[in-house]
Amino acid sequence: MPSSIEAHDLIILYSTTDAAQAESSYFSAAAGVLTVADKTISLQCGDKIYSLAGARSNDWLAAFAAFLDCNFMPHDALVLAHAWRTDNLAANDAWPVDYDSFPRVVGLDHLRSNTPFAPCPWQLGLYPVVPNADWVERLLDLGVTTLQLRAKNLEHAMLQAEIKRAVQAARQHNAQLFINDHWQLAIEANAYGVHLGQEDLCTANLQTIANAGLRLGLSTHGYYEMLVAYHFQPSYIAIGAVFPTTTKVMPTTPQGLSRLARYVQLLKEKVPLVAIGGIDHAVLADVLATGVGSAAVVRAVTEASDLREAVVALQQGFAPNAGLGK
Ligand SMILES: Cc1ncc(COP(=O)(O)OP(=O)(O)O)c(N)n1
Ligand SMILES: Cc1ncsc1CCOP(=O)(O)O
Ligand SMILES: [Mg+2]
Repeated sequence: MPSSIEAHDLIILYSTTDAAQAESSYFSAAAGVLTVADKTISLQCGDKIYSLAGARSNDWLAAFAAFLDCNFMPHDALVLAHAWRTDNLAANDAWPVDYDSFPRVVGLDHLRSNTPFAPCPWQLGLYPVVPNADWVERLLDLGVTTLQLRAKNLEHAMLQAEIKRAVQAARQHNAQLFINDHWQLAIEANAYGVHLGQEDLCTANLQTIANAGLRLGLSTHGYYEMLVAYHFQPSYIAIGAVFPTTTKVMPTTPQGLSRLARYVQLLKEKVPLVAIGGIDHAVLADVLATGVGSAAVVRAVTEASDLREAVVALQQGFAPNAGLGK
């Protein structure tokens, strides 16, 4: 054991006995503590614990160092290290993309719904995320068919009324409306679906959402969260922020197009994917070139100087993909 621990140190303990004997100061002073057992690896960073299980190659630790060096968050670097396979080295591209080589996140089973979530289309296309029912109606009139009501800071009665109105309008236009955060009100209004963040997974009742027949979209910000999200078999997985955004303070730095392309390689055949964060008409073609089936946008519509023009241009950006199947 080292005599002194610095904030940037990563401590590696090679058994649960080591972990039990480790001084508690290690866990608070170090950047991270890895506890390596036969079948599982746990990473503790502050008060967060990330536990992964599954086969790994002998050089997983070197791979972990390399992925940290590529600036992945420690828990994402650990996922990639776990998925690293030496037999890929002969191939042109050794980056882990085979879902079967990826680890399992430990400790999620009790939160999972036994009923599958209703499916949604593989290509959701243009997906505006807007703050109120007025915006929903405006976009429906312009022919938008997938959208989200993301109303923040409304008191209960107002929120309930906005959701009800937006759901009714979407139904009249035969459109797919997701409600952000407020899953009980979404069920009450019989919305098409709900969109939840990772932090909602511990508090929302996924079984109730699935039983009510609503679709579920989940946010992710990297590999670890993608494994968590996919475990719940949602109707789609959103990945962001792809580019910098001023709409919301993000928990991670922007993912960029290369990472987005890797995420798509991993999950494309498994679940519909939505890219979000800093997307506008100028970058839409590059985003779609990664193979993602949908782009969610906020400012590209809410701050457009000419809304109709902006929506038409964005819709046309999807046109080459129209009609593509899974
Ligand atoms: C399509 C889509 N992707 C991601 C988000 C972000 O959702 P969440 O993590 O729940 O954060 P808030 O939107 O609640 O701030 C989203 N809304 N839509
Ligand atoms: C809600 C949300 N979740 C991830 S990025 C984002 C905001 C996207 O907004 P914009 O399209 O204006 O960058
Ligand atoms: Mg949310």
